[in-house]
Parts: sequence; C-alpha cells; structure tokens
Amino acid sequence: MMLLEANKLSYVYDNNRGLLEASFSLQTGRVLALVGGNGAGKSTLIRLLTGQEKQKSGEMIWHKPQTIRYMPDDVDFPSMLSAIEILQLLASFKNVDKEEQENVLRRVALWDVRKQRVKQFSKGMRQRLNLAQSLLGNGSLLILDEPTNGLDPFWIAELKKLMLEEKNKGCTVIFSTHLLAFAEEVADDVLVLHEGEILISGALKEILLQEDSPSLENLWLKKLNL
Ligand SMILES: Nc1ncnc2c1ncn2[C@@H]1O[C@H](COP(=O)(O)OP(=O)(O)OP(=O)(O)O)[C@@H](O)[C@H]1O
Repeated sequence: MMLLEANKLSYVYDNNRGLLEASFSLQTGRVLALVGGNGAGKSTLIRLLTGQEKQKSGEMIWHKPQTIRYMPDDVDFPSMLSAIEILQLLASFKNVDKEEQENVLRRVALWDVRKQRVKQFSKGMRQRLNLAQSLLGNGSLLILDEPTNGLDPFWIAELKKLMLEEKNKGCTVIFSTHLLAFAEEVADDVLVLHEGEILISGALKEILLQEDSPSLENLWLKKLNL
C-alpha cells in the first residue's frame, strides 16, 4: 500500500545547497535506506519527513496519517539526569507505561546503568539511549538519522535486528547511513542522494540486478565515476 509520494520536493538553503526536486515513493512496511556522501541531502530530507522543516517547493503526499518515532543524529540529553529519568520524561509525552520503558532499556542493555547520570555515559551508550527513546510507543513510521553513529559492531548488528523487528511488526522504517553494507543488509528500498539530487531510487535487489552490480558500494562508486 502506498504510504508516501514526494514530487519535486525541494529545500534549498541560501547557499543553493540542500535538497533539489526529489521525487520518490514509498510503500508501507518497507525499510528505506537514505544513502549518499557528506552533504548529499540526507538530513535535509529527514527534516522534511519529520516535519521539522517545510519544503520550499514540491509536495509530499502522505496516503495515511503517520505517527512518527524519531531518532535524531545529534541528541543532547540533559547530562545531569539518569537514563531512566530521561526515558520516563520522554515516555510521558508518548503515554508509554513503565513496563515498556523497562523493556526498552533492557533491549538496549542500559538496564544495569539506568540510574547513572548520562554525563557518565560513553558515546555509544548515549546513542543506545537515543535508540531506546525512538523505540518507545507505537508509531507506524520509524525514522532513524545515522543510527549506527558511535555504535560498535555488536550494537550495529543488534540495531539491525531491532529495525527488522519493527518491520516485522508492520512498521515502515526510514534511516540514513554512510555504511553501504549495512544499508544493503537491512533495506528493501534505497534512495541514493548526491549533491541534493536523487541518483538512484527503488527496490534495492532489483536495482542491483538491473545495473549488474554485486553490491550497493560497487553501484555507488560506478554512478559517481569513482
Ligand atoms: N543550515 C544550513 N545552511 C546552509 N546550508 C546547509 C544547511 N544545512 C545543510 N546545508 C547544506 O545542504 C547540503 C545538504 O546537507 P545535509 O545536511 O542534508 O547532508 P547530509 O547528506 O545529511 O550530509 P552528512 O552525511 O554530512 O550528514 C550540504 O551542501 C550542506 O552544506
């Protein structure tokens, strides 16, 4: 079932960079990877999808109203609060009960340190707390901005499992990443951005077959003539 259609979606900053006339569509229950190099436009697109910014031109048609759960890329938690206090605070906005808060903390292995101040957390632990808060609630669309940032290989593998669990519950997942192999392992669909424009978009397996490319990395390098 169609979830979203973007038609010539643009958000251009004063320096003429940003996202330029992006057109794509997304079906419900799919996992979409937004990939591309630094400055390609991934975060700009995520800001439009999450409603943090409004496009300057073009349109975004949601075929079904969505409750969005969101993992930002640079979260600054109040460092004097503990992990459980932060989660309780965020859970109160989403009407999530205590049991679910506890489950989520266990899922990201922060249960034992839940009473520690976030100030004492490593980068990866803060990122796992960020992941935990995004998993709270029942939003039908989960948007993750660079979720692998700061995670070690074990947690990258766990993240993959968590994302696929959400997909299996019927949730649509959109995430951005620089890790092309990770994108290939998790995503059904891919949107490759380059300098604000869409270079490749569609079902990943079909694209690789059509382009006769062994991997997304190979295809990306080929398209950029690198
Ligand atoms: N606030 C801003 N003002 C001016 N230009 C901006 C602003 N934010 C982003 N840009 C420009 O828009 C383009 C797209 O940036 P964006 O942050 O969306 O890229 P990205 O794909 O998320 O990059 P990265 O992988 O480095 O996080 C870049 O050229 C960037 O310089």
